[in-house]
Amino acid sequence: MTELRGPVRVVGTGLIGTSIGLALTRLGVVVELIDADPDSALMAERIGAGSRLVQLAPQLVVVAVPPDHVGEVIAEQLRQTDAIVTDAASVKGKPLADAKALTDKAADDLARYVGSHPMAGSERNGPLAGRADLFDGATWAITPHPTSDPEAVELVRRLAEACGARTVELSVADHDLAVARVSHLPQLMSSLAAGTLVDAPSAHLDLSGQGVRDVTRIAASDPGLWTQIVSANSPALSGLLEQIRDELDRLLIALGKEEAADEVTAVLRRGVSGAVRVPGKHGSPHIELVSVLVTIPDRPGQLARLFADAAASGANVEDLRIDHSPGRPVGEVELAVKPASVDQLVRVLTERGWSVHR
Ligand SMILES: NC(=O)C1=CN([C@@H]2O[C@H](COP(=O)(O)OP(=O)(O)OC[C@H]3O[C@@H](n4cnc5c(N)ncnc54)[C@H](O)[C@@H]3O)[C@@H](O)[C@H]2O)C=CC1
Ligand SMILES: O=C(O)C(=O)Cc1ccc(O)cc1
Repeated sequence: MTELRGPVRVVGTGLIGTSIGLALTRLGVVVELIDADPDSALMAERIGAGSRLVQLAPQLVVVAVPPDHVGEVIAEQLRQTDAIVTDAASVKGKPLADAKALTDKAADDLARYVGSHPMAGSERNGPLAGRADLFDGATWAITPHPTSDPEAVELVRRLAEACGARTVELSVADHDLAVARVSHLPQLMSSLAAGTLVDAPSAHLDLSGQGVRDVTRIAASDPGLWTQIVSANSPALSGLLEQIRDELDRLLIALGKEEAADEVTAVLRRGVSGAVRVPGKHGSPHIELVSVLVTIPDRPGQLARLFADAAASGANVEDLRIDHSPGRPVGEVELAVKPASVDQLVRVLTERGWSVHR
């Protein structure tokens, strides 16, 4: 059996590399930290993600640098070490092709390389955004190529599990199509929607509610990193963007005409059907939840009181959203619970003085 013993060398100590370092260090695995930017490696070391000086040769190298540089760093690490090498890049085809082009004894050396991709992150970057629990309960894709050594695949699986993730194995091409759908297209749609707000008068922005916050959250992501991700995955993304363009064209042609309502309804209905297919928390299949809306005074301690009262009803809060409307002395908390818990939750909260609606 292939055990993850370490040392693990992390190249690129930004958000992802530092989070991997923190997760492994908490298990006692020795982690070596390398970054092209000495301040980044120093910062990662200071927050406990590993050490910049490790004498022992690595068992595993994790390349967590931006996608444009992943292929060259993989090839370099295969050349410099006897270790198994993986990477965390958000796209898998281009790094593999780049590494192949730069590896001399291609088949031999590349057997020690297996791509992977933790499906967790944030719109922040750099070592200070790193967290030991970033991957807890997340999905981590493992993407062997045809000449990957099965032992290398197993070790990368151990890495993902050690970081608290559950693994899914798929081919490089399948992975890139999947992330185009569930990650790269949503990023572009979020950026496009947020872009229309740049010149909006502040009086318009004052009307913002949770919907626009939800849709624009990931628009805050690093443009430098995402330019590389989108460019590297352009073949898979192009097909999806064409599909959206065709639907927008149909919508634009219909708007203002009699058939507009049908076209709008069709777009919205398709959206409902797609949204329910997004898996729920902990990677479990989508579960039917009911929302209960509670008005909450904007004062310290109110959330704690609400949670205590919700717990007293016996309901498990499956999801939570807080809406602070600008300039209002109250906020609104949306508690999502299983249908069986709703009546009891509403009854207990109402009895305890909360203003509740469904
Ligand atoms: N940001 C996210 O939410 C996620 C990112 N990823 C992938 O993880 C990788 C890293 O992303 P982040 O940690 O967000 O980026 P980041 O910007 O936080 O960190 C990248 C680090 O790599 C270093 N670096 C750049 N070129 C280097 C080189 N040639 N050698 C050594 N170090 C180098 C930079 O100095 C920086 O410290 C990317 O490939 C990205 O696609 C994967 C999952 C989620
Ligand atoms: O912030 C979010 O919701 C994300 O989905 C983060 C993310 C960004 C890039 C990836 O390659 C994987 C995950």
